[in-house]
Amino acid sequence: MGDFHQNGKVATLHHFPTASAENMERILETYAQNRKITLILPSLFSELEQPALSNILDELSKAKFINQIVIGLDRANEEQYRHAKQYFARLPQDHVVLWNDGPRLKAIDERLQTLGLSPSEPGKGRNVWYCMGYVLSAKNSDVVALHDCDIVTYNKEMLARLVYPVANPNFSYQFCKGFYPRIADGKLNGRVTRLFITPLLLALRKLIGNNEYLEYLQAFRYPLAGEFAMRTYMLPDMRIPSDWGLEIGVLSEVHRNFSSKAVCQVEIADIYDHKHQPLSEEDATTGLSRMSTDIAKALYRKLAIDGIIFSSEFFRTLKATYLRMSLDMVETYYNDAMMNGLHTDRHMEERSCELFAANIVEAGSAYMDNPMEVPFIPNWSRVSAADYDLLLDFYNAVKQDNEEYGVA
Ligand SMILES: O=C(O)[C@H](O)COP(=O)(O)O
Repeated sequence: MGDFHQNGKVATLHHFPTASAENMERILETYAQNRKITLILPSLFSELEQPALSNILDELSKAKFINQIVIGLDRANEEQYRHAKQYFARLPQDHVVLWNDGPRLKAIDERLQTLGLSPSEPGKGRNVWYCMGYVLSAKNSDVVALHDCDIVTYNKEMLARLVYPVANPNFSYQFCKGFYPRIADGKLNGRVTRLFITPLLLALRKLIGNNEYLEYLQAFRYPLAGEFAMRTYMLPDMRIPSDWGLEIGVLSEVHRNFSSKAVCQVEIADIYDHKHQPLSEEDATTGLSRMSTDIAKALYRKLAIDGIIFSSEFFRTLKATYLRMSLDMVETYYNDAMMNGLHTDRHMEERSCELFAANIVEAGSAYMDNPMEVPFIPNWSRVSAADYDLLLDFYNAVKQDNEEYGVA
């Protein structure tokens, strides 16, 4: 909630206090009769034990504008899958739960491995990719939305605002990204967005100069938001990373395939909180440290496709430029927080910047050692070209799992 600023690159749809959630949901229900709306929920079994997901289901149960819900379940054994089927049974919408670790979907994955097309690494991107495949195989949706399962401040209005721009047949948007401030417990959160992505994009612009792709990424108020919606026909051409590069990967694919006129961002909440991961200074394979490296690699790969040539000198300069810019921002965020009765821990913020700066170089050398190692998954068009029956077999496997282990 705030200004009505536009950046001239990506249309920004704000949340003014005049908005009526009830009206919007009523209108959406009529749109959803012709443009069927599917929601994808990538979930870890452990999230079923948290109160956040329970509240999300309470809210979704009242969201009449959603036609179908596709839940991708990771890290669940048989007993846990059965439990998940019960857990999600209270959703009134048509829904399926993909048992990604079950024998049927593993067999599908092995078939993809034989073709050299399996998503290499486990992670959120892989889970989302399989859910996208299911949506394509089911052939019953026109709009697909996605959000995380750890949102503590969730309400159905967020989802309504996220899908509205692509569900409204009078709008020309094909893709919509959510934005909001991440604030909780008197603190500014969103550490990777504020302290890593924002200054990194500025530093890259400074070194590379005018670059249409970087300008596009900079236009997003929350480029790492896990909430986005798009027209379903876009899914077959999406080539996304299997790891934390997912959000940047999706924005990049949309940029490659569509005019920026088809893209918008929408303010979906006045406040947003979710599960926080540790910074993980000791272990680079997890937490925000891992997240920043995955994101940097995805960015480098996309810039290379855009014709940018990298060298170790480039990454060393980028590190220095980034560090200066991020430290300047630490102060700006502190001031912004203070004026709003909030707080930031300047010492921890500076330590985060130092860690992210080191990861910029780490990701750079990993990228140069093996540029093809960045885990982008082949798109579903390619899978269908390689194995025409796979999508249908995948669809049947999901259906069978849901029937066999479903609620009696
Ligand atoms: O959005 C982000 O920057 C990351 O997901 C980290 O978020 P957090 O600082 O709110 O945990």
